[in-house]
Amino acid sequence: MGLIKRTLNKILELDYKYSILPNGTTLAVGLSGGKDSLITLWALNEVLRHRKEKYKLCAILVDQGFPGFSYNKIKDYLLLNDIPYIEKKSYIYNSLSKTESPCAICSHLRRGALVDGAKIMGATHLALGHHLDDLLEGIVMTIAMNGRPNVLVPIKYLSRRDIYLIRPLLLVEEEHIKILSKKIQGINPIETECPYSKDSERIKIKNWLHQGYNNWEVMHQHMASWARLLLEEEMKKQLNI
Ligand SMILES: Nc1ncnc2c1ncn2[C@@H]1O[C@H](COP(=O)(O)OP(=O)(O)OP(=O)(O)O)[C@@H](O)[C@H]1O
Repeated sequence: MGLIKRTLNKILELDYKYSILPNGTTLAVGLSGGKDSLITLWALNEVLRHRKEKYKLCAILVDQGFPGFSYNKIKDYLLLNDIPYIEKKSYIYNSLSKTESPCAICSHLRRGALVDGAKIMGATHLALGHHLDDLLEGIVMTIAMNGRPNVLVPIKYLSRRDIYLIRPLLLVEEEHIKILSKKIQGINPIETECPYSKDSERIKIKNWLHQGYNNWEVMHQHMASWARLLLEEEMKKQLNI
């Protein structure tokens, strides 16, 4: 089976198991301009355009104020593909130098801006571009830091804001997203140069895991099966079953 079909099937699997894309959904995709969120938007568009039910798809762009960053290329792509969007200016970057944990603060403020944008667009669901390797790295990192895993889930209801957070690519390998982002016409990711992300704990865990994957051929596959079990357990807790 080709990579495109395999990727779309993984989204359908999550929808079949956890109803991440119910009929009539207005979906807002958090679009950073990076490969993961661009492929999320593209893949959702592919899945939904084959369905008979009505769906609406839009994008939320959060300008975090990184020096030299511009969404212009992304806006051209959205206009060309007839996808409505909203740009939220949050200028998070300026406040980061005053804090000891810039990544945590950034992610918190960005999430708020994303949900605000999604609500303005009338979205019932906000999609993020997290993938299988984010799931693995998150599990290992939280075990290392806190002694217990924090597991990303494919769908979560945020009751305070009355919106569902979904992660359609959660079963898709990052390597496959990289290939798709080069293969699919019109997708031109922009790289965000965040000065804080270079020596983040996240990057250290990612590099360490990659050393392991290079040494042991089956390690990634075994870790992925284990992560899937944790994900299923987490979803059972969430659904009270
Ligand atoms: N500035 C932003 N504007 C809108 N959505 C964002 C922004 N930054 C991150 N997101 C959303 O949050 C997800 C996870 O953020 P993270 O910083 O981990 O991105 P990433 O793994 O580098 O993904 P990408 O390749 O899409 O940038 C992204 O995939 C995207 O859906």
